[in-house]
Amino acid sequence: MTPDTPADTFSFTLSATDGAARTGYVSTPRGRIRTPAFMPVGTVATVKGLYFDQVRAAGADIVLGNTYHLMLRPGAERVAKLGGLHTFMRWDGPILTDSGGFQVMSLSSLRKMSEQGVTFRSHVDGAYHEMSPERSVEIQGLLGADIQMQLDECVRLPCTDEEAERAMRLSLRWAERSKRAFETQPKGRAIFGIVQGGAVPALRVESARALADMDFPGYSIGGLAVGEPQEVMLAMIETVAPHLPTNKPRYLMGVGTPDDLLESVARGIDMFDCVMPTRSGRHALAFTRFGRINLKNARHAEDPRPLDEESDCPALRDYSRAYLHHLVRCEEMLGAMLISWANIHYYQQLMAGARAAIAAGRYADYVAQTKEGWARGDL
Ligand SMILES: CNc1nc2c(CC[C@H]3O[C@H](OC)[C@H](OC)[C@@H](OC)[C@@H]3OC)c3nc(N)[nH]c(=O)c3cc2[nH]1
Repeated sequence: MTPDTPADTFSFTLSATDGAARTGYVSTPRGRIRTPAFMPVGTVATVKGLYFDQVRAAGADIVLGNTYHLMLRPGAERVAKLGGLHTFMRWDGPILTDSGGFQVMSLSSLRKMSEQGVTFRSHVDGAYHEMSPERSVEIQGLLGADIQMQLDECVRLPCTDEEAERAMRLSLRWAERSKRAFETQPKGRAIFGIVQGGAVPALRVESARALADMDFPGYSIGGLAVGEPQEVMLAMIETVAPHLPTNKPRYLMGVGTPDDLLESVARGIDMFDCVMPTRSGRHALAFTRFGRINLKNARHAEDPRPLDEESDCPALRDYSRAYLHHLVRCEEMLGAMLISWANIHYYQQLMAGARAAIAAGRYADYVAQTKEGWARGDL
């Protein structure tokens, strides 16, 4: 957490730019978020396998909570009765929540979409739920999220232009309703509009301009990292960014690999979230300065070296690859915990390096040097 002048409002400060890359910070009543920022995903009120003091020590200023999962279990009203998500999970920094629409479309069964919203059956207990823009904002408010998302419809790619247009226009109508419902929430919280439009440039531009006219405090780029190739994702960022206000944060949802992050920062993205670091940690895949290391591989069985002896993260610096390989082979939970910890730290360190490089006007060199390190590996 950076030294904070406690802000009672939400704001974004741009400190430096290098080409289209930007560095700065988002101010919230619960602290500052240094950008570019990677936001660890805390799906059901936990960053899987880590204590929150490890998340903080790794350099994370903000974590995510998941509206869909938490509304089903333990329930938004119950979390509110227990003091809200910050108290519940003992994280006193900013929290961002998604609106739940994406999860409904990807996790629940028997769902019906309409202008009003989406009704669906819980994947937990089969109970019926109604998710409207108003209910989504109410839930995020009950959780106490500092940064909230409009309810939107995210279409999978590839999709027809008609499908992309229909979902983009519905999302714009839901943006208006979400923003209006948000007005009753305490000062200092923010709601982001979400740019949709599939892989159709004209639809993307129309969505971005319409949301910019609604004057949101921040903007998410949605509808990406849904199966499209990286070049399509990057092309859509290049299409959208020039139509978003430069003095508001831009959040690319669900992204991504270390390479995705560096390339998206270069195109003007400020905030990211992805399950990759922790999900990969549970599958024995470590992200390091030397590229990806799969600890399942027998070549590590007698390797006494840690993942990265120069790191200041104990998970990267203090445990031999042989030990991590052993834990993975024995399916010991400490294996998943240590590799998840290492990955969360690596992602934070990658963004810290990006912030410093942008401030020094040498972001292109930073990207080239980082990629060389990945390619060189650690033979
Ligand atoms: C992976 N590619 C990916 N994820 C997209 C998420 C979900 C982000 C969500 O992705 C997980 O939920 C499933 C995370 O939980 C596991 C959530 O963190 C709590 C995270 O919430 C911000 C999108 N959310 C909305 N509302 N709209 C989108 O267009 C969108 C696009 C995404 N692409």
